[in-house]
Amino acid sequence: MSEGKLLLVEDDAALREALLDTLMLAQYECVDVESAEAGILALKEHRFDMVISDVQMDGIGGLGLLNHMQQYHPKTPMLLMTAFATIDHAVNAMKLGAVDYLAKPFSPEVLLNQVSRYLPAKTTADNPVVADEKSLALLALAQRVAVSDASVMIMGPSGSGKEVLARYIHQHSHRSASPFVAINCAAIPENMLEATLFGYEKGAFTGAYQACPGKFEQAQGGTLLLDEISEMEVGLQAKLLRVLQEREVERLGGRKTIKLNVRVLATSNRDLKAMATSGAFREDLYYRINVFPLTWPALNQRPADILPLARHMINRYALAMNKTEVPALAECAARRLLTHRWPGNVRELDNVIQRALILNVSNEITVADIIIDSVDIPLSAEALPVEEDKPSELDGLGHELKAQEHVIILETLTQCNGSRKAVAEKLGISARTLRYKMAKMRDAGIQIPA
Ligand SMILES: Nc1ncnc2c1ncn2[C@@H]1O[C@H](COP(=O)(O)OP(=O)(O)OP(=O)(O)O)[C@@H](O)[C@H]1O
Repeated sequence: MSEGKLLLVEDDAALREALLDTLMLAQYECVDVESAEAGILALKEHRFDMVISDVQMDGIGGLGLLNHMQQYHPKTPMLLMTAFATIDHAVNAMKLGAVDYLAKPFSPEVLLNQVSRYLPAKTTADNPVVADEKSLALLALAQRVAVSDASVMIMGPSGSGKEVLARYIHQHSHRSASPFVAINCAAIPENMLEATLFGYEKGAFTGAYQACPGKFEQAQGGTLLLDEISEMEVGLQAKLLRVLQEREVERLGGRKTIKLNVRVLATSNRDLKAMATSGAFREDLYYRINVFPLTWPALNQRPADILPLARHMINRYALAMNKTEVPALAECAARRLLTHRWPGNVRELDNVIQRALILNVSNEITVADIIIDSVDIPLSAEALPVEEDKPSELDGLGHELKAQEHVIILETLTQCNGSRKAVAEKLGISARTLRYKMAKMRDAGIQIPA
């Protein structure tokens, strides 16, 4: 995070704190105040990229603040929060220049999705961008684990962000000023891994022309990430266990023991517990490193992360490609991203966005710029198997439209904070039809928010 960029104005202290937690976990830096008047003072002291404000407050309230913004900061987007009953006011406020409104109560992901439209999360290097409730909960847990000195095992499918989470834990630990050293156990030839981890003295083996400290020593005082630890051969696992137990290391060919003060994190995209049970991974080492397990779900299990991540990447790569303007993400492109299954998780999304920016020549990324090359069935096409589709039940929708239908239902559910009644009304279908469609979606494995 860099400077203060977001001003939060809310008079309800408990809600303000909850919103602040959500925004800060998503890497936004915020200043929070309890009234519109205090907001005006804060605007004099800091430069903000966005203001989020409640409408109903004592004093001049959110609309008074909007008025002030229009006069003195007309380019700064302002998002209003209002009780459902007073939405009419908010809609009028939008005519006065507010960019959007949120009807209370709203879920954290709805807030983050709105904010990311106007203010992509500013992250230092590799800080995780999150908006889905599952990811927010994981990050909150990671923050709490970070301050302990426990060994952490990070699991999750390939490309889900395990290394990003490991760096996050390091950055939030008391070791953050010391080194973070990562070693990919799968990428280093087996016969070199031991020397790379523990270091060696001159002449320890052919080619050891000079002494070299190992990764453990390099991480002294800080954190060592053993990436893809499942790929380490069993003999070396025993040596690693000894180092972790004794908290000291001996370089290959050396006689001196070096005391270690290193926190160890490990990642795996395989089921390490099953490997430990079958003997492919040492059980004692498994329990040593698995003091605190954290798991990233696959990207398709946390769909609310997709668009904020995409917008963050668009921002990042547009800057890196020296584009004069950061293109917006068109609705059709957003839908395409939401209907893909993402077998390659965040890494695949990252590639798709890079490609889109290379292709894009306008100020908007459209579905034509979204080239997905993984052999994959789109989420919603699979969700509605052709043989089960009875024309009468499908309202005559064509294939492409059918694929969109689930996205629309999911989006509307989020907008209506899960109220089935409101969704049916908004979509102009009966509650019974909505129930039927949602049952079909559930059968097809689509998670429907409660
Ligand atoms: N939440 C996130 N926010 C921003 N970028 C992310 C996030 N998660 C992943 N990435 C990006 O996606 C890519 C893959 O992430 P990372 O290398 O951490 O995944 P991984 O699970 O460790 O992958 P592997 O299992 O293949 O080692 C990286 O470019 C990373 O910066």
